[in-house]
Amino acid sequence: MTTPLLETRNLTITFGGVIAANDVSLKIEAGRNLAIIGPNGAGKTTFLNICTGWIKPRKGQVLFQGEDVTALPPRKIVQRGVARAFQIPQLFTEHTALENLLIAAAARDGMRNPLIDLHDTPARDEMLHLLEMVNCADVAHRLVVELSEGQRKLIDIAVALALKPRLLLMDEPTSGVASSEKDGIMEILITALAEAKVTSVFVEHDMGIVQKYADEVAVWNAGNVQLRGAPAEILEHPDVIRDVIGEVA
Ligand SMILES: Nc1ncnc2c1ncn2[C@@H]1O[C@H](COP(=O)(O)OP(=O)(O)OP(=O)(O)O)[C@@H](O)[C@H]1O
Repeated sequence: MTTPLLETRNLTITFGGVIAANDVSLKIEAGRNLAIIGPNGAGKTTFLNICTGWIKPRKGQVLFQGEDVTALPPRKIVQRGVARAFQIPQLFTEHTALENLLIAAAARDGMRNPLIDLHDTPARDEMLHLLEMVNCADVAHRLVVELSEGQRKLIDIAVALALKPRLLLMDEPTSGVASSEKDGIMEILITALAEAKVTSVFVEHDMGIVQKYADEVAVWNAGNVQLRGAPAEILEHPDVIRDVIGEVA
């Protein structure tokens, strides 16, 4: 049997009286994009936060490629190959798109000299290629503050890819983007991840996006996985229609 890319065992955490993770055990296989859906407050973001080391569980384990990473700080988990993208892109808005990637590459390569010329580093071509992969080569030299939200989302993904992850965890990759742009952004994103051989887990509230881009769906409820399966099967499940999609079954 092959080792899962990511495995969690009995993850549990409470905030006051709220059980945000309630004995969560699941396995994520390489090469299968998993969407996480569920009602507000179900614990979806908490799950991503635990897997990336931002929150430590009261109980349970996170294994990445078979290694127990539960106790590691977030930066060590990134070094192992787990990257994260947030609902709001985490970029240096007064720098250009390319500089944002060069800064990520410098951090990845352990370059700590603040006087170094970022544009004169071996990673420059690689970073330009990443911008091409997310269809943003034409804005490489523009300040991030001048770009659209959709472009910022894509550059944020390129920054994550600069860290050479094997797994990318994303919180609502298309939130804040006009609905007419969502599909285009997901197409670019999923294609770039496939080219970079990165598996994704993404929290998503837009069921059209889930249907089209997820290989598998996990439904969160009250801090645990309630259901898991293929998008077509999960999105037609009466419990999902009632609790997540919000229509009367
Ligand atoms: N740091 C925290 N301190 C206190 N309570 C928290 C903290 N993080 C999460 N919670 C609570 O834990 C529960 C799960 O939150 P979480 O953000 O994981 O849910 P979610 O499924 O991602 O929700 P949404 O879809 O609204 O983003 C919520 O009741 C939330 O208020």
